[in-house]
Amino acid sequence: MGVIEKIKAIEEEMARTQKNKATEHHLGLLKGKLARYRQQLLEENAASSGGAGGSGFEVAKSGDARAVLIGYPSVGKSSLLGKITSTKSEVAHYSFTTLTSVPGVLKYEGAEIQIVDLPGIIYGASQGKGRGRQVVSTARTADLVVMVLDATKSQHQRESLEAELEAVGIRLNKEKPNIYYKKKETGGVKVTFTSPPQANLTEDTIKMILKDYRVHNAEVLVRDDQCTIDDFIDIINDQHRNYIKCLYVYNKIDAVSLEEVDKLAREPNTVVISCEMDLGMDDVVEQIWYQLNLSRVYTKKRGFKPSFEDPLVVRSNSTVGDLCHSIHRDFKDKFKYALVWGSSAKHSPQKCGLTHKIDDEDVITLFTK
Ligand SMILES: Nc1nc2c(ncn2[C@@H]2O[C@H](COP(=O)(O)OP(=O)(O)OP(=O)(O)O)[C@@H](O)[C@H]2O)c(=O)[nH]1
Repeated sequence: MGVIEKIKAIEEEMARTQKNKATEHHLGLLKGKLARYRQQLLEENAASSGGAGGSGFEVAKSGDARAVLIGYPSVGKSSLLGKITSTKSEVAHYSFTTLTSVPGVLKYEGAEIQIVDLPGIIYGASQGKGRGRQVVSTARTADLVVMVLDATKSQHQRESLEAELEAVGIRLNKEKPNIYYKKKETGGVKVTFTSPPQANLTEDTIKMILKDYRVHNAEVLVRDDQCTIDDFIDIINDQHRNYIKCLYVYNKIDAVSLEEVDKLAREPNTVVISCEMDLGMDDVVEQIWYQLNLSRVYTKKRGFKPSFEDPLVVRSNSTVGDLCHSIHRDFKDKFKYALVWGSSAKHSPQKCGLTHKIDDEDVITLFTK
C-alpha cells in the first residue's frame, strides 16, 4: 500500500470510529500515524520535485517581516496587494491570474513588510498535489498569514483552507504546546504531568503513540493540564510544525448585507474590506502591523536629538543584542554598552547590556569599544 492509500485508510477509519471515552486511545494512535504518513508524503514529494526551491516562485525574504496572502482564486488577493503595497500586480477579470507569487512591499510606521501573494491554488496540498505543496512551503516562512476570503461565499472556504494548512503542520493563532519532550538512549519512557491532566492526553496514550513512533526511551513533561493528544503529536513532529499568526480578511463586503458584514467583523482576528470601494484599507494595514507585533527603535547619536524618521524595526521581545545583530552581524563584538530611554528603561536613560529587552518606540544610543 502506498502512502496516499495508507492516509486514506486511516482517514476512513477515523471517520467510522465514534468519538467517546472508550475510543479516545485508539483515535489518538490513528492521529499519530496520520501525522507520520502525511509527513512522509510531503517529504517524498519534495524529493521527487527537486525540493521546495525549484518551483520558480520562491521569493527571497526581504524587509523587516513577511506576510503571505492565502486564499482561493478570485477572492481579491491581487487587488488587495495592489492597494496596500508599492508593487502593482496585474488584475485580470478571470480566475487563476496569479500563477507566480508577486512580492510587494508595505511601508508602515517605518517598517518594510514584504507581502507575498501566493498562487490561489492550495487545495490538495496535504496530498502533495501540484503547486499546493509549494504554496505551503512558502507559507511556512511567513511571520503572518493573511487569509483572504470572499464575503459573498460560504464559510466553507475558510474551513477548507484551515484544514489544508492544519494537515501540513501549519498551526494558526496557536501557541506551541507546553510540553517538554526529549528522546533518550536508555531508561524507558518517563512521563510526568505537572498537574492532573484535564483533556484527553494520558500517560498511556503518550506511551502508546511513542511506541508506534518506535521511541522506547524518552522524557516527557506535560506542563499544561489542557494539553490534548493532538498537541502531543505536534510536539513529537516539532520540526515539521509552524505556529503562525493569522489575520482573516473578508473582501467584497460591498456585495453583502450590512448584517452579514457586522457578523463577520465581530469575529476574532478579522477585518472586513472592499477593495473595489476602497473600504477598510487602513484597518487591514493597521491590523497587519499589529499582528506582526514589531517594535520600532529610534537610534540617537551622542549629543544629538534622536532621529524619529527612520526607526530600526525588530521583532517584539528582541534584546539590545538582537538589535546589534540587525545592524550588522559583527556589531555585537564591538558593543560596549547602550543607553536606553523609553518604557523598557527603569530610569532614563538606563545603561544596559546585550540582554536588555527593548520595547516599541525606545530610544537607544549604542557605545562601541
Ligand atoms: N464586488 C467586489 N469585487 C471585487 C472586490 N475586490 C476584487 N473584486 C473582483 O474580484 C475579481 C478577482 O480579483 P483579483 O484581485 O484578481 O483576485 P485574486 O484573488 O488575486 O485572484 P487570482 O489571481 O485568481 O488568485 C476581480 O474581478 C475583481 O474586480 C471587491 O471588493 N468587491
